[in-house]
Amino acid sequence: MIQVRYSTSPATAETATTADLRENFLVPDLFVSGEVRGTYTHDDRMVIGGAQPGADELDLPAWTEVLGTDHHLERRELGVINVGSAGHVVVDGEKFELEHLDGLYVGRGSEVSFGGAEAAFYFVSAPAHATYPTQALSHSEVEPVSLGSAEAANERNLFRYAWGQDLRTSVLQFGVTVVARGSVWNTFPPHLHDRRTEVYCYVDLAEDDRVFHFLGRPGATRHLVLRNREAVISPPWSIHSGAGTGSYAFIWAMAGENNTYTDLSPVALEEL
Ligand SMILES: O=C(O)C(=O)C[C@H](O)C(=O)CO
Repeated sequence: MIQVRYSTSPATAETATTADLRENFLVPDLFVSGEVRGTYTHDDRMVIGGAQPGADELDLPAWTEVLGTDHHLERRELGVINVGSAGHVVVDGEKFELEHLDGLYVGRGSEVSFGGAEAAFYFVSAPAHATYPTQALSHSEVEPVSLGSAEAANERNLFRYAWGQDLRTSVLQFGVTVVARGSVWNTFPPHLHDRRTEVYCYVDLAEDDRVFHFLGRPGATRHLVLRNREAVISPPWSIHSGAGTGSYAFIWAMAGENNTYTDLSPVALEEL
């Protein structure tokens, strides 16, 4: 099952009702046992998906009616992160075992399937102009970048899996940020990157916790309330930042004009 989201203008967000905001930017219900679900956004043509295999192995769907190709990765590359318990991803017959928060980059042209009774795979694909090697990304082997401070309630570790450096990709960047216990804020102070779309998927929240996710142009922010394993689309004109009511992590993924992680503009707090 795949849904389609069209691009939105900044003015849309400024005047939208809560229901409109949720319809345009929120990606809920990605994880259903025995299914692969996806949302295609016209913003940089990213596909945001969830695969929860349950008892059977599941193939990454072609979704030909939306992507217009016979195979999902015919003209795309893929980033996968396991947000559930241990599972595996098979790429062109090769099996990769993924623990919780382990990732996998899959290059253009490959066939992919997902397995693991308790696993839940979050994935993002984006158009690719070249084919780069598939690579497993073990969470425990990625050196995190420490950001923020306990005093500012924004202490967190940024695990960069694909960020335009060692691992080569066409346009896709992705990783995991884990917010420290006692801190609530992510990506604060915020920033913009006019040449890329970003998608966040909040994970590891308790059932009754929520994240207040901020979006919009700096001087006209709005918010969405997200629960565990829900994703949110951040168009190039929007800040993307959140505050949680309990501990959480989130998967961030970007695609666009380049894959230069530092091609971003910080937003001063007085601009909000
Ligand atoms: O906590 C953070 O700060 C992030 O995770 C930042 C994201 O990587 C991001 O927004 C990149 O544009």
